[in-house]
Amino acid sequence: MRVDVVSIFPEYFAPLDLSLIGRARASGTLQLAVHDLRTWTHDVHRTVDDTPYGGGPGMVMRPEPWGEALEALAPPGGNPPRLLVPTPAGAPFTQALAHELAAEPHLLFACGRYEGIDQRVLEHAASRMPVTEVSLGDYVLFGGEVAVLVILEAVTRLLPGVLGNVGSLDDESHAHGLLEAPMYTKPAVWRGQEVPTVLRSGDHGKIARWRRDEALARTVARRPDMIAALPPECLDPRDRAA
Ligand SMILES: OB(O)c1ccc2cc[nH]c2c1
Repeated sequence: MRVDVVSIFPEYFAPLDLSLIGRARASGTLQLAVHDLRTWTHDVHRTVDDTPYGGGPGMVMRPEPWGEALEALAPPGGNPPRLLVPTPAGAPFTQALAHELAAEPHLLFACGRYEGIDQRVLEHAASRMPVTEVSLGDYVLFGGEVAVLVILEAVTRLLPGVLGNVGSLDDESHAHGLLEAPMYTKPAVWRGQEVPTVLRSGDHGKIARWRRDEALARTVARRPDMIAALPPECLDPRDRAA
């Protein structure tokens, strides 16, 4: 997978040289390039923002540098990337979207700052490539960079060969519409607290059932919205009686 990121703070992405993402880059699974938006400015002050039409606080990112940047990184006529634009006004970023993005050959991330990017940039880009405005949640950051780091980690870990233990993806939170069950390791008793006996029984059927019940109970308690979204067939008949 090829990933291009455009930002006025490229140094935000230094952490992408570390750990599993760093290894994915070294192995060639992930080809990542970070670009400074100011590369596509032509004035002595390398200006990327201006005052908003209609008034209001703050500044808006000018369309010209963005237009040139997106044309340089997604040249007309080539196979277009999918453009991802983090914004508080975007669609929710979910594990399902992470899986969708992990199947894309080329992702292009546009990191907004200030009050955001002139909307015409996204509208013009949409005439040439798929554009997804995406939000991490109902809160507001200083800009898109942190959101891109989160999205890139969620997507990269789904790429073949990145996670050493592929099984880790099977029962993690959101893998099957539920939160994951609690996990334990040695010692069997720690500060007077004992690991649930069933997990030390060796009965894999009972263990699987316990984990399923715990996952369901956690999800009901913490994320009832996820329960409402579960397809009926996901709920065991015994659970329906609950
Ligand atoms: O919260 B966010 O995901 C986010 C994304 C982009 C911009 C641009 C200016 N503030 C932003 C916030």
